[in-house]
Amino acid sequence: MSVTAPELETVSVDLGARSYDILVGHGALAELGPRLLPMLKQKRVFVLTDEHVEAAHRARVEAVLEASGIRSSWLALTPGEKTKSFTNLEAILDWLLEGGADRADILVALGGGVIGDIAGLSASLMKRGMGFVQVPTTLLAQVDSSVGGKTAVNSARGKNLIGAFYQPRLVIADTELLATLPARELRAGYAEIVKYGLINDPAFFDWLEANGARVLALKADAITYAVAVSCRAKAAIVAEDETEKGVRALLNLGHTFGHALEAANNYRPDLLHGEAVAIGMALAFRYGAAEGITPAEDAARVKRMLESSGLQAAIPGRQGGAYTAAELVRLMQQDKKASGGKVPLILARGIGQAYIHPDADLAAVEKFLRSETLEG
Ligand SMILES: NC(=O)c1ccc[n+]([C@@H]2O[C@H](COP(=O)([O-])OP(=O)(O)OC[C@H]3O[C@@H](n4cnc5c(N)ncnc54)[C@H](O)[C@@H]3O)[C@@H](O)[C@H]2O)c1
Ligand SMILES: O=C(O)C(=O)C[C@@H](O)[C@H](O)[C@H](O)COP(=O)(O)O
Ligand SMILES: [Zn+2]
Repeated sequence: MSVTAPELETVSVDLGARSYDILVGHGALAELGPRLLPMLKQKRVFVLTDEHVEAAHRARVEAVLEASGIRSSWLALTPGEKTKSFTNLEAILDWLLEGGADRADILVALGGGVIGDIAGLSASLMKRGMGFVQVPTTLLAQVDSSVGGKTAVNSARGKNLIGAFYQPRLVIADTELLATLPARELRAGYAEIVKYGLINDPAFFDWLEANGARVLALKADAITYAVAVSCRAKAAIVAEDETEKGVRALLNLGHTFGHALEAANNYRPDLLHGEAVAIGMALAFRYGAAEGITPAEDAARVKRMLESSGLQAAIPGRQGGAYTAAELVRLMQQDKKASGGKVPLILARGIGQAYIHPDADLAAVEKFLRSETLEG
């Protein structure tokens, strides 16, 4: 790994007093210590991670911090979606209190979206708010979860139901850290990259059709470009609508279906968030086609893109029995966008033309899902 940060892209998230930079590129981690120093009253940080990331990257991160004279206290959680729980939230807060953390301290989230989401929520609650910095180590976290300040834990009743909007002070997306990421996790993150093309950037979708394999192979130019374009797309939407009163809901494309699948699967590791989102996006396009909103050829193109990247585009089987349309629709009604009995759905008039449909026809959705779950 390089010691100094070479060619880095900087993406700004413009939120007034809560604005921050996202540094993207190979070797960005070298900037962590120098960027933290002006934020700190005491030269120490708390680092939350998981056991896989600790094994792969703790030594390097500690060295980077020590080079700037910053001491670090570490907590490594069990990897996986089930870690985003109320129980772990309490354990993190206890660890911070035990370590004497105060509001001027910084909690560094070193890991994927699971660690970033629970770290952010912990930081928001700790003495009503301590500093928070994201060092995303999965592709999904670099292109999506580390940006925009959505923090959460899950409930058996639904995904991310307990959370807060709480922005990080800095994001360091070092694409070199992705070298140790399993291929399946890379593909899951790629689904959220495809999402930006589908929302409002058809040229990016075209680019992904031509260059997706190079992104997944972590070719330096392709991965840096894909992460930077994704962060810029997300930053623009978040700057316009930080707390999802309107346009931010577009970032939820594929998620109303996807989150229902994750919850119905009890957050088991055989269906990752990005995998569920890929299926959810394919469903949103096919449902749109069934309703005469989305051109059928665009729905077919989305399916091709996902499948050629090694992602699934149809509802899979499930341990203990197939998903049913009725249970998925029941879970969709728990979606945080739902209100007053109306469930908004993100649909598309074509690739790059997503829009917010304010009130899904749940009977039509259930009928559609019955055909997708092979219930007839
Ligand atoms: N807040 C948001 O805006 C937002 C956006 C998208 C997703 N999310 C959330 O993010 C979560 C999914 O995040 P994820 O896909 O990053 O999953 P994850 O955090 O579970 O990480 C995936 C796996 O990769 C391992 N890992 C992480 N970095 C590694 C590395 N560099 N080398 C080797 N192994 C590594 C982890 O230990 C874990 O096993 C979900 O809970 C989802 O709801 C949040
Ligand atoms: O940042 C957003 O806004 C998103 O919707 C990004 C999603 O990829 C992400 O999975 C998010 O956590 C979903 O938000 P939720 O509010 O539906 O839980
Ligand atoms: Zn997501």
